[in-house]
Amino acid sequence: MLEYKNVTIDFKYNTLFRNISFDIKGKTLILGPNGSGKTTLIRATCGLIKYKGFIYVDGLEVRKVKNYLKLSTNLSEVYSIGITVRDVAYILEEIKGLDQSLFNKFLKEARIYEQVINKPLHKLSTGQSSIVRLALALSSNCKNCLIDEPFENLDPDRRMTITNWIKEYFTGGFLTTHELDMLKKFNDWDSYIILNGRLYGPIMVNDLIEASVVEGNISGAIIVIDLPNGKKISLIKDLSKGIKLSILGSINRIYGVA
Ligand SMILES: Nc1ncnc2c1ncn2[C@@H]1O[C@H](COP(=O)(O)OP(=O)(O)OP(=O)(O)O)[C@@H](O)[C@H]1O
Repeated sequence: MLEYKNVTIDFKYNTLFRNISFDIKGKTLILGPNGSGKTTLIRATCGLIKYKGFIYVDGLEVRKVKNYLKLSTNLSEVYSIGITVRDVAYILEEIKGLDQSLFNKFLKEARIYEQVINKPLHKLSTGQSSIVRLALALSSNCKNCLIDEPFENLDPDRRMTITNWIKEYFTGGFLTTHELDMLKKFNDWDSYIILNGRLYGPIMVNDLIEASVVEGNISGAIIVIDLPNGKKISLIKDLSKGIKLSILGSINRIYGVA
């Protein structure tokens, strides 16, 4: 369970989120264009960057806890130690109860075990690193998993493989993506759309799959989103109007609707 209360994240020259509040109760997709703040949200939840307001993981405020074991992520900075993948897995087994046999099964299923197991993470290819970090996060025996853009840099076959892992082993938390093609795979999850410093939702993924995007503030819309250009777009449950959201391919294209 993740709770965000009046969270503001400022950088030197800009404010990314201003006073946002939302909860993540079950399995949730966070859909956002490039640069919308998906990774920053995970960093803040892991206590890696400063924020104002409060972030609670299972009721514990992130700034007040150190080494909370029921949280895992695929962010590379968490695994930047210069030891081999095998050693990272052993350390996580000691401190978090990582399931070695599940982790090894993941790597073998992705057909990368031999290539990666004795190398440090920073020596792996982008795709290999992405698979290893996801496998570490999913086998770490955690209630709250924060997975950032897991489908990037993977061929279709491995995308299918990791989608099956996530469906089976992701116990709760959120997964970020900009890829709307993935919606149908997670149709029983909740979702938020993150755009322009705000989170819109929660919305059942099933409702997003059946939603169209139309310009303007439409009464009865599932959500109305403010675009950076000052215009508004609405997600409505009427596929005879506008553009079907799920065929946009990437949520980056939502900017082009209005
Ligand atoms: N330390 C920082 N200092 C200044 N700006 C930052 C910092 N970290 C992130 N940003 C800015 O915050 C915005 C959100 O970045 P973030 O990486 O969280 O987005 P994202 O949704 O994960 O994007 P992508 O999918 O491209 O990785 C970007 O404009 C980024 O340049």
